[in-house]
Amino acid sequence: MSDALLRIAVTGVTGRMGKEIVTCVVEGEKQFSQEIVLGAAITRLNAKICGMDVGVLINNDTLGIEITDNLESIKDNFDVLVDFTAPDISIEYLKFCVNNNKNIVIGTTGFNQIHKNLILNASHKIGIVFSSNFSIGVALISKLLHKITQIIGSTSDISIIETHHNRKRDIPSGTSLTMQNIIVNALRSIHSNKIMDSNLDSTTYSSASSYNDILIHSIRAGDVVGEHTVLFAGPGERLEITHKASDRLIFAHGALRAAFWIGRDKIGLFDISDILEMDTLL
Ligand SMILES: NC(=O)c1ccc[n+]([C@@H]2O[C@H](COP(=O)([O-])OP(=O)(O)OC[C@H]3O[C@@H](n4cnc5c(N)ncnc54)[C@H](O)[C@@H]3O)[C@@H](O)[C@H]2O)c1
Ligand SMILES: O=C(O)C1=N[C@H](C(=O)O)CCC1
Repeated sequence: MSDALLRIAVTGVTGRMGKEIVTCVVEGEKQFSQEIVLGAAITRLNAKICGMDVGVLINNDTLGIEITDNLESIKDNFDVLVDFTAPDISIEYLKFCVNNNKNIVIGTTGFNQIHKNLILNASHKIGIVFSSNFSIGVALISKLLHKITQIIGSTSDISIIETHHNRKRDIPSGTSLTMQNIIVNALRSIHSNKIMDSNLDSTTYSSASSYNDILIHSIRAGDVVGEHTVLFAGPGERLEITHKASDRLIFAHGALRAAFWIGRDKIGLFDISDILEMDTLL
């Protein structure tokens, strides 16, 4: 990658995460100000805020970057797009990045399988870091979850409890769905030939290892940034693994690390654990 600073475009700049990411870049978090610069600030179509200097939006000095709803007008101003918005518009941003050969960091959650297939297909042409949770703590728990499930999963009742602020649109959280997927896949790796499945006849079964058996319980309350607990309740003891986020800055840091890691040139589909190179550590 050339030595030039990596220029990022941030979508959803009026949103909780969009503002957090812009602030993190602009207010010179030391670990980024030497590597990343804000190239563009994007908002929804026809928003009244279009034309405002993004510095004003975050109560900072003017930056000479006007908030826009027109990606075509700023496509030469950025290298990587960082998107925390909503599923349908994220897919539109993804299509723009494919058509203009731009890499993208996707933090949006609430995607359906069609969306996820579009993301996978796009990753054959551009670089995508797609993660339901950009915190280091959840990335670490996710790595441990697979191993813990392989060891005690088949003798435990497993539940996931997720708590978020009362403004969150999607339920359950993307993080909890990712955790559920890890657990089911780990259980299936244990009982690979004997998976309980409603489509199979009643003679083929073993320890439950279908999505129906890993319950997700969701709480929406107050201004909780994001909390996840995975409960393994076994005979005589239980394991509770919890992550509590108290500042959206952790997600912004993870997303910016991802933007710098994917850079201008990588192609493929990656998640936060690839950025943190956790496989080499665990
Ligand atoms: N991966 C992570 O680490 C992580 C962390 C926090 C939030 N999230 C996810 O990021 C997303 C945003 O979260 P938030 O709290 O910032 O939400 P928010 O509602 O505060 O912000 C959403 C932003 O998207 C914009 N938007 C929505 N619909 C749009 C459309 N049709 N066209 C253009 N812009 C549109 C809104 O204007 C707003 O700026 C959610 O899916 C959330 O689950 C992920
Ligand atoms: O605030 C949110 O919305 C969050 N959503 C992510 C999810 O859906 O898993 C996690 C971080 C906070």
